Amino acid sequence: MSQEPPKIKVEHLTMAYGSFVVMNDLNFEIKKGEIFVIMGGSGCGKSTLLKHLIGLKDPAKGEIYYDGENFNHAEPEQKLLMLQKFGVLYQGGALWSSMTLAENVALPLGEFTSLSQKEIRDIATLKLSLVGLRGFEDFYPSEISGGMRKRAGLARAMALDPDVLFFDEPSAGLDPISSRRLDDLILELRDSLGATVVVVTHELASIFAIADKAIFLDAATRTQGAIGNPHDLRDQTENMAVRTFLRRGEEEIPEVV
Ligand SMILES: Nc1ncnc2c1ncn2[C@@H]1O[C@H](COP(=O)(O)OP(=O)(O)OP(=O)(O)O)[C@@H](O)[C@H]1O
Repeated sequence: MSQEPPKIKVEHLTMAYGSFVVMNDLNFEIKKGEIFVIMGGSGCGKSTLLKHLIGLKDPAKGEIYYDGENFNHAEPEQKLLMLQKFGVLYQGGALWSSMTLAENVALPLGEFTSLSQKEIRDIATLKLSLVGLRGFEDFYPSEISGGMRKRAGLARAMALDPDVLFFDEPSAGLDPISSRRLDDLILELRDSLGATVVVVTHELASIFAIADKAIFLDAATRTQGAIGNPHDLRDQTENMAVRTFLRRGEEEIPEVV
């Protein structure tokens, strides 16, 4: 019986800026529909790994596969098709301030599809309603809260019905309640759309709330510390750096659900 390849497979990935090696020999797989968290302390290489996964940076060594296909060695046309299946939510939400929320969400649809203006507007309205922003289509980013801006950014990331959604520090700058709502939304969207989700974060509450699987990038050893479900890692891993990170530096298990 043929087995479906993992959605994402990373093999012997070494990441570097010139001669400065950020991480050596990363190896992991992400299954379709999984929420995968990239975690670790400040400066360990989380954003750099995200950049490799979305094609903004090439590996110094190693390979990245999507659905069994080599991403870095794909022909340009093939690579473009692969890139169109990604939805990315950058740290600041990165909305255009001079455009309404509907116009922001419509932007990738206008660029990459041949849909009519009416169809584009309908899809923008639908995507905004999926993130709880029905009725806010004609608002400008400056007229809504930080949490709402993140959700609008998410609606835009979902405009082209991506297979894989990437989030760079989604809770950065949000208060704990908005952050929790965003976590709930990420879980809901994964369940309803079946998308695979990759999240960069160092927020413990988010890690425990959303991750099926997490990788710890260890800045001290410059390679992956451990990989697995964060609850299991917190309780069972022998790796002290991972344990300390997930226990917030304390021997007692922190009160997070
Ligand atoms: N463009 C660059 N050129 C050279 N070095 C870089 C560049 N971008 C990042 N670095 C270095 O690579 C390392 C990893 O950076 P990266 O931003 O990936 O870490 P991070 O884990 O995402 O950090 P943070 O949690 O603080 O955002 C750091 O030492 C950083 O200084």
